[in-house]
Amino acid sequence: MSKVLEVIDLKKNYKYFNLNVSFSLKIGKITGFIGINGSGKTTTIKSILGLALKDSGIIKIFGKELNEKTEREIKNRIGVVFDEGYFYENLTLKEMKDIISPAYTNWDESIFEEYMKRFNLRIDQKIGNMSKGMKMKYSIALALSHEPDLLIMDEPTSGLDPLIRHELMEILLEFMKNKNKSVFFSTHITSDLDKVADDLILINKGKIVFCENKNELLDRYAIIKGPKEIIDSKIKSMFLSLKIREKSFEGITDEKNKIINMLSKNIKIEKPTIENIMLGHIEGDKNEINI
Ligand SMILES: Nc1ncnc2c1ncn2[C@@H]1O[C@H](COP(=O)(O)OP(=O)(O)OP(=O)(O)O)[C@@H](O)[C@H]1O
Repeated sequence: MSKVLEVIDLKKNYKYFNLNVSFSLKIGKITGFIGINGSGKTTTIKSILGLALKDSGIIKIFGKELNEKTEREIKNRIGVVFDEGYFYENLTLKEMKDIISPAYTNWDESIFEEYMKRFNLRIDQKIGNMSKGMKMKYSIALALSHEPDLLIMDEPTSGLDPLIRHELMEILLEFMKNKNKSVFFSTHITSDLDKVADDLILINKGKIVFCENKNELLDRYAIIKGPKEIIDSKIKSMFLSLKIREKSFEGITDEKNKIINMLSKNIKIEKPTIENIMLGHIEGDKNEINI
């Protein structure tokens, strides 16, 4: 089995939002789950974990559907980190850990203690007195202390300073040294994924836009700039989003090679970032922009 997670036709309807997604995650890979605010990342993750009741669809984790029989076995193999820690603010780190750890048959107290030392966290400190970064580190210590095979993180880096975000990326890479581990990491801060992600899934308005290897994706897309007069309707249709200025244009395309062949002269080709690609798809939804 090469898939750690399979999501098939997952549907979840809220009054003003409909989620309808299918995708899978490969074992041994870090998959970034990207999308702007409100695109459906948290709803997807909560549905996968059974924290939000899905309307329909099949979710297989480690090849099995989550139900009463499989729940303990599957949850023993998953570590979860949420943006908003689901902790009681008036408890100490030890008291909260004592509530969470019995849920895992393979909880390893020595791993937890190691992380507490590494992160400079005091076990007798109250959760409510910790900074956002400290809470995230505590969350990671809890998520990794039962040696999960799949780490699911929902916006773990939002609101954190670059140093702590860098530390988190290091921890992920360390975790991935074991080839059987996998990470599913949702974020709208795409720069965090530049270094660590193997695969990327873009969600927009509750639908998957792409699910692809990061390097292949970055290779296929390009930012193209040039003089306005060489743009015609055929070329226009090959851009995801296009900004047309008085004399020039700038656009992002996933048909780099075709455009280069058609417009060999006078154009400048630049490598896009993950953020450029994400915004290209989202702005593309809103037609071309004339500046
Ligand atoms: N319990 C709920 N009841 C009604 N609507 C909801 C509920 N939870 C989420 N939504 C709506 O579903 C949409 C998707 O929200 P979701 O939190 O999944 O997005 P997200 O991509 O995680 O966004 P963010 O990056 O801001 O966390 C939003 O429009 C939100 O208002």
